[in-house]
Amino acid sequence: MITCQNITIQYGQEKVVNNLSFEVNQGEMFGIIGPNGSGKTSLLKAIGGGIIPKEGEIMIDHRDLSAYQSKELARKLAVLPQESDTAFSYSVWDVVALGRYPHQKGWLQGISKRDEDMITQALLQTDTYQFRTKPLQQLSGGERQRVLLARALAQEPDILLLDEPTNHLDISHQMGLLNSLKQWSHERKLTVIAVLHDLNMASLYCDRVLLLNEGSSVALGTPVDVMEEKQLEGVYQTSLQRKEHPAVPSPLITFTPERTEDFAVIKDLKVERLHEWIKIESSQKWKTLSSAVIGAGFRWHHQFVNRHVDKNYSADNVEMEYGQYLREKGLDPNDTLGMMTAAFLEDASILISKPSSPAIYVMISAGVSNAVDAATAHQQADWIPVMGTINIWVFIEGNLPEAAYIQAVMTVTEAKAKALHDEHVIDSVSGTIATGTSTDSVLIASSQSGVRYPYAGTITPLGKEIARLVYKGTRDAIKRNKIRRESL
Ligand SMILES: Nc1ncnc2c1ncn2[C@@H]1O[C@H](COP(=O)(O)OP(=O)(O)OP(=O)(O)O)[C@@H](O)[C@H]1O
Repeated sequence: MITCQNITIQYGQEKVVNNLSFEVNQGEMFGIIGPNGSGKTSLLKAIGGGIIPKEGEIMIDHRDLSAYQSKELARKLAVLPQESDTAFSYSVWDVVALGRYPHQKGWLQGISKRDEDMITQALLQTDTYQFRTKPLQQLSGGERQRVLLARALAQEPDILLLDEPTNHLDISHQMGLLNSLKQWSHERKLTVIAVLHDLNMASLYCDRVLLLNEGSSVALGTPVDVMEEKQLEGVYQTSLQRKEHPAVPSPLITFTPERTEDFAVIKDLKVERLHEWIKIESSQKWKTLSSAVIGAGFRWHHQFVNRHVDKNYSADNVEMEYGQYLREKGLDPNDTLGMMTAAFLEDASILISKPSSPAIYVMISAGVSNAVDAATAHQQADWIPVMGTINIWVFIEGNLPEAAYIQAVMTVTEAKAKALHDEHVIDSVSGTIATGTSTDSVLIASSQSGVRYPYAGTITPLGKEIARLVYKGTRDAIKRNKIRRESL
């Protein structure tokens, strides 16, 4: 365990670390983050015994750092500094062998079998074994960084101090290094203290992080607690957003560049309405949330396709087939949002909001042959996908937080269910009024500019207009669909 108590570090008269106290537990992965010049390296050097604090105490396993002999300290603790003197022309093997010095009784003794094994293991763990006969000078910056890490590992320390260890490393070696450190901290109880500039790497890999600013502690805790949006903005003096990582429960920090391009606007939407598709194109991208076949989830898009397919359409891999279709039409599937329906697109509704309301553009296609009542659906047999779909697209000129997107989806769903109720659309299995169809899809698209709409529930200005348009548009599309079906 490492204990830092009331540490103050000074260069001449300048205090660069001010009265810091914290503990790092055995087997912990501990990150030090903060802007340039905030004292991270100075603190790490002090923990490694490289500089002596002006005030305070640093203890390793309850023993004052100054009480350790240098060789004894080197068996306990290894350091990977920010920049190393790599001018010497030793081979990679010899550089890593230097890490065994603290374990040797004297220079004359030479290296033992165990030393050799540890050197080989360290080279393999850092993916540098293939360079072992090369002079260090002939390696790239990232390769050299990995060799110096191998040297630190060959020391077999209990504590590893790393100053920006991912500097110079490509993304695969960054992940490889941090995955290994995490594994060693779990399995071998290796204690890792790392200065990290990449907030997302710190968030993903550190058990706890210390946020420094001008030599003082701003926050200390788990990444979830420390990576608070306003706190980071205050310390780093930059605009950022905190999101959640899609696969693991860690915060993800994103930065927004100043925009130089224009924002999307409704009057710029170009609509092509054919039997085969309704295609909407915009010169600028919209931020979308959808359940589309192509481009689902939160994305950005400027091409939107609602494709008509035969009611007996089937494909082994619908996404692949749809992607192929788009490519044949000259559209890039990575850049296009694609839905499909068996409904006749000639019957679709396209509506625009009133001038005094929030600016909204709506497209609705409605086929109801596969109508389902959500309240009685549990009585039905397993789902057999049939193309009788209601697809609803809502474009909004405005700036919406994610919560408002979800409220917009709720408002759309409620307005659609009410439209089906008022059109007496029946679930053919239960004989009750349907609330939707089994393959309905929705798109909410926002320009993310102009008026901010924090909410889109049914009683907000935005929600009221979405609900009015979706209710009317769904009823009109169902009516036209009904007339067509009766005439067939
Ligand atoms: N040897 C030194 N002599 C005098 N001042 C120093 C010395 N080393 C660092 N400093 C000063 O101490 C302050 C803290 O430096 P330190 O390197 O600890 O910051 P850091 O947070 O690691 O910065 P960076 O993110 O830029 O690496 C800075 O203002 C720096 O100029």
